[in-house]
Amino acid sequence: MILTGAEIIKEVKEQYIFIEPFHKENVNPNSYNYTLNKELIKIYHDSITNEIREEKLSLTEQGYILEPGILYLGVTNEKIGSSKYATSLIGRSSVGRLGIHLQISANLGHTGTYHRWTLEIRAAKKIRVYPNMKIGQVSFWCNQGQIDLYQGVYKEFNSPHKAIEDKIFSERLNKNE
Ligand SMILES: O=c1ccn([C@H]2C[C@H](O)[C@@H](COP(=O)(O)OP(=O)(O)OP(=O)(O)O)O2)c(=O)[nH]1
Repeated sequence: MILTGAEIIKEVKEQYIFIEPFHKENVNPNSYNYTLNKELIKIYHDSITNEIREEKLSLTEQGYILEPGILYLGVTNEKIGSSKYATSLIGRSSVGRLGIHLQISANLGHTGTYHRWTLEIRAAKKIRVYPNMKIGQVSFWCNQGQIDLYQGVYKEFNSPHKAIEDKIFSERLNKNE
């Protein structure tokens, strides 16, 4: 079962879903719109040295033109996760129509993870993106069965509110509700 917008709001209030920062106007009938952070990593093939290179970019208000054939690693401004639901990170139809992919293949967020999401961005054609634009959406799904803790690379997360969030989050997780 997928959560409705009203249920997402309720579960954020109850602290079973964490979205930080959270703005009610970003809630959709079955999802929440996340925004693009200004930091991007451009991964490209350097044809002179024949090497794969990484370049750190910081988007300004003027935006930045994505080029086709290049992988950009972006990140959401929002820290998103849940101790109760599985999360799925998808694009928005309006952004998809502009030719922007936000995923290479994996859209699943495990229950028990809470972090800024990595976006694997590709452009089908040249397209300008802006920092803080509403670029995609996340939805939340009910689990069936025992929840085993995720042990992957996002296990350690960073947050200015880390101590408090850690506490609430692990309490919720331990209750396994
Ligand atoms: O586009 C994505 C897809 C997933 N995730 C995060 C959420 C998820 O909970 C975690 C792990 O996803 P997955 O199990 O697919 O990755 P893995 O390669 O199997 O393990 P890991 O990356 O944790 O080592 O990665 C993102 O940030 N962005």
